[in-house]
Amino acid sequence: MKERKEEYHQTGEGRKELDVFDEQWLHTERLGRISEVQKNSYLIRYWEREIPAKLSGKFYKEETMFPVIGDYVTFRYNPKGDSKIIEICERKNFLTRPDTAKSMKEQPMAANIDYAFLVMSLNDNFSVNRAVRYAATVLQEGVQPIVILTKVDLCPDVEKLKEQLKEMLPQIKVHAVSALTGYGMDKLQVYLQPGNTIALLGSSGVGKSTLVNALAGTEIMKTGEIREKDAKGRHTTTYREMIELPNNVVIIDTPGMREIGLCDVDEGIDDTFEDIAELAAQCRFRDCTHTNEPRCAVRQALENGQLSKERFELYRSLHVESRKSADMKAIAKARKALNKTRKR
Ligand SMILES: Nc1nc2c(ncn2[C@@H]2O[C@H](COP(=O)(O)OP(=O)(O)OP(=O)(O)O)[C@@H](O)[C@H]2O)c(=O)[nH]1
Ligand SMILES: [Zn+2]
Repeated sequence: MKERKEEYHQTGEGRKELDVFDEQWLHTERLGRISEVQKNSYLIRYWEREIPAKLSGKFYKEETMFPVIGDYVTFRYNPKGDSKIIEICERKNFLTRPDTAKSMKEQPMAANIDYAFLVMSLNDNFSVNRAVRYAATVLQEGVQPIVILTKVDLCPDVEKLKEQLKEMLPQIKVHAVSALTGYGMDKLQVYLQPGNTIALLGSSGVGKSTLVNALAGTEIMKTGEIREKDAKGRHTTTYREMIELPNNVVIIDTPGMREIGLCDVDEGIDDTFEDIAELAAQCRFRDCTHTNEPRCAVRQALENGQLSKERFELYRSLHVESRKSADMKAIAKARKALNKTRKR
């Protein structure tokens, strides 16, 4: 499959022609990007437009995956109503909902991400444990995590907290910023190359919208607002919003998250604690539990102080959690399959 990202971000001819109607449109496949998902309705971003679209019937017939925000899709344009989504292009990667342990199935939430900004505020949201969980979750999917600590202006102890993070996550970039004063914002420019897609992860209220507005230089996202209610009094929150900055950088805001359960993310945990995984590979026994086996490289590193006890304990407990949830998931899956065969 061709590199769809390159193709999509090219601003070639043939992309501006939607103003003059032509019968041919209905037969031409175009390449766009999903910018919003609402139940069965989608918005496709195409040459600075948002085109409403529905899925073609084959999505429902074959039990395939459905588009998520950030997906490149081919579609047939319909100027008089919903356009038709034909196919999802191969995903470079995708982030899944972090609460998959509870829902027991993997739910993609955003696709084709270059960087995941793990946003935590320095005043009340800072937690090393949370940062590690975020990092393992996104590394599992092959997405590069960048920790963004917001609201520097409210924290007298920035360097100390940054140091704590560095100790636990030595190979992950950490930036402390204040969208209010502008402190540290210039350091984020390296990630904002045209065509890049950045996913924001973080609890509600940590300052994601404020950050995006500061990066965009305009009030592009609403901040700190009370959610609107629809006619039936339900809260309508437009989740997973995709925003394009003036410099062609795409930002995907994922819904606020508090608890991050880890499920089946052992590779992500190993990527987060690369050095420990490397040490473990040097143990004499392949299935070393690093408790009492002879010639254990991990215990040796712990003893000579090369590896801190806290890091190892966290590494180990996260693996236990991840395996346990994965087992639960497998059991739930098996049960479901069994029920299905019984019904037949
Ligand atoms: N002091 C200070 N306050 C900030 C900063 N950034 C954001 N805030 C405030 O924090 C509150 C929440 O900011 P938002 O940007 O709405 O947070 P959010 O992460 O987008 O929240 P959700 O939309 O609920 O996910 C607002 O009142 C902001 O004014 C900062 O750098 N310094
Ligand atoms: Zn060992």
